[in-house]
Amino acid sequence: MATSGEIVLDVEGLRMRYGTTDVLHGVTFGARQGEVLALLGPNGAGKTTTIEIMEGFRARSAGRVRVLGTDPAHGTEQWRARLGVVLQSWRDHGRWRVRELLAHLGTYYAPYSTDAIRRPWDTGELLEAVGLSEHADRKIRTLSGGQRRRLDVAIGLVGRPELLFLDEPTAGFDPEARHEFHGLVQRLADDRETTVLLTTHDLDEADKLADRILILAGGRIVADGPADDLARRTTAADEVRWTRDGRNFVTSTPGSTAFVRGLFHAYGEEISGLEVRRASLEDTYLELVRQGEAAAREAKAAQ
Ligand SMILES: Nc1ncnc2c1ncn2[C@@H]1O[C@H](COP(=O)(O)OP(=O)(O)OP(=O)(O)O)[C@@H](O)[C@H]1O
Repeated sequence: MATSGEIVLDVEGLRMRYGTTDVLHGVTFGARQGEVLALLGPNGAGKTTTIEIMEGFRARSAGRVRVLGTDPAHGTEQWRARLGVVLQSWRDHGRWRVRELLAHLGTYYAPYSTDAIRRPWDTGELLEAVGLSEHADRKIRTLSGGQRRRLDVAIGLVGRPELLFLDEPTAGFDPEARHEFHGLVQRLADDRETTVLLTTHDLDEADKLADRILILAGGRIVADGPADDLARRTTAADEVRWTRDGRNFVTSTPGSTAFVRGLFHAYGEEISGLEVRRASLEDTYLELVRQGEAAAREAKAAQ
């Protein structure tokens, strides 16, 4: 959607082995500045591993990885200051107050301020952006789970990152907090500068936020594209329901628009109660994961 063209993430043939277990077999994908990518995949697929390698927190077994033009295995402090990381949860500093902690962490980013990107993010504005203004003077250990998660997000943003990694950012959010968080990511994406890579198990969230969806299954990226394009790649069909002469009909078709046109052409005014249910991202996701895992099993058996 909002891209300026510069390649921010470049991953090719990434492999990761823990002991004797290969988790990533050859992961390849890229991202351009301003894109929002959602990395989906079943539990244990290797999403966190992939993100940790890109963050420079984990050494890879093989493959090429460039993040903001740098190999994360050799990232400098200056490089790290351009990244934002939201981990599973910030457990330390329970006695600190929210505002104090953000102001304190912000000081680490001040030396990396540039004319183009003023660092850190002003504490008051950041609290407002993540919806924590009214809790700014509370001690961290007194925050609810959802408020703590907002703080995690604020910590990831305090250095005004060019690339933001969000690992399951809305786990534990209530619907309102989730809605507000989605607005925040969309605002970040709208500025055309921040690239976002998030992992989630919430397919509606991925559909809503991401320009591109990546599905990791069987150790590989088995799908990479906008949600609508992925739906077209699978056999998942749309469901069309209608009523004619008092009888209910239902059919599955991959081309619902053409089908409905034909239906009206044939029966016109006789048709009522028309409903079209598009193949959902969930249908597509389940189908692609099944195919990806089956291919990995076959490859293993063939070895
Ligand atoms: N430090 C480690 N040592 C050994 N195995 C590990 C280690 N970290 C992760 N694994 C294994 O690697 C696989 C991928 O784990 P990872 O956490 O990357 O998956 P994930 O896709 O993020 O899963 P989830 O959706 O459950 O968070 C899992 O089978 C996990 O048990």
